[in-house]
Amino acid sequence: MDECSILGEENTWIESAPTLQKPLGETVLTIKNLNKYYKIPGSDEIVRALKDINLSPDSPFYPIRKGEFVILRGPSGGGKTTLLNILGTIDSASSGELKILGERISADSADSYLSNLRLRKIGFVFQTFNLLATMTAFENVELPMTVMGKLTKKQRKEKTLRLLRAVGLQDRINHLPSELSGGEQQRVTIARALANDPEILLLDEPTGDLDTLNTIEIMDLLLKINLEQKTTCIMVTHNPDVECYGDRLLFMQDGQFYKQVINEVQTALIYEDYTEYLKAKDKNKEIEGLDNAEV
Ligand SMILES: Nc1ncnc2c1ncn2[C@@H]1O[C@H](COP(=O)(O)OP(=O)(O)OP(=O)(O)O)[C@@H](O)[C@H]1O
Repeated sequence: MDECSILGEENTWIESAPTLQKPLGETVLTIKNLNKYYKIPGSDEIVRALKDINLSPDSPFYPIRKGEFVILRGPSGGGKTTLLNILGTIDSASSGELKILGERISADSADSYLSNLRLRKIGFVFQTFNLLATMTAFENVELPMTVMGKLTKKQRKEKTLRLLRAVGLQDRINHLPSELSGGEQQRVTIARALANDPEILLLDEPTGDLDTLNTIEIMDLLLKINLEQKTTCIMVTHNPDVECYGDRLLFMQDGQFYKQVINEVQTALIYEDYTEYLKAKDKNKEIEGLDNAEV
């Protein structure tokens, strides 16, 4: 058996499925029969974006536990972002049950309750960095702490500097987003997402706009956070090459999970090896192109 176990198309367990070598904590996320419908304005059309999704003890797709790094994969339109937004409580499900860190979320949960849960427990990182353009890196990272209102100015300053150091930006604290590279902006976003010590980090294509080196650096940073702080990470990506960073890969299509892969051990990419691999892949594509042209 190789490093991964695959839950096949028929949704049955493979008996010899390996277990994770990494110890995980308590359950942080359970989903039961979750559905999401979008009504298209001005027409009778309804899009069913999520179809009876489960991450529950009685499903092959089991709940997410503290410290787990879950990667959501699958074709465009499969429902990944819809699911991530519902998990982050920035969108609500049409029906079904969602339990985050022991708190039950339903369509009628009050906005104030949800925004409080988001601020205290959940960090977001998106592909587009969503930094406030007129604020420096320092001010962007400090903002969630100011909103939370728990720390003194001095404590906020110390924590902001610690976070910026942790993401390697100690020399860029007074830079505006426009004065930072894409990779640096994404580091600021990650530092900001960590400001209130979230238990869950939700990441939507965090490396989508980055080059190879920055992709690896951001993924290494996320792995470090996941391993050292036991922050649960749930990440959407279209890049199959970063699958090795996850503990579990959940594949979605047509609004459902259809495959689950367990990585026994998380692995980081090595820049030199990865660029060699990409070069070889490009060369193979060129050769295939020539072969096809000759036929
Ligand atoms: N606001 C919306 N109104 C109507 N339909 C929507 C809306 N948002 C998403 N959808 C539809 O829901 C389905 C799932 O979309 P979603 O964005 O979740 O997929 P995805 O897997 O994240 O795709 P991608 O990989 O391209 O980002 C798609 O058919 C999409 O067209």
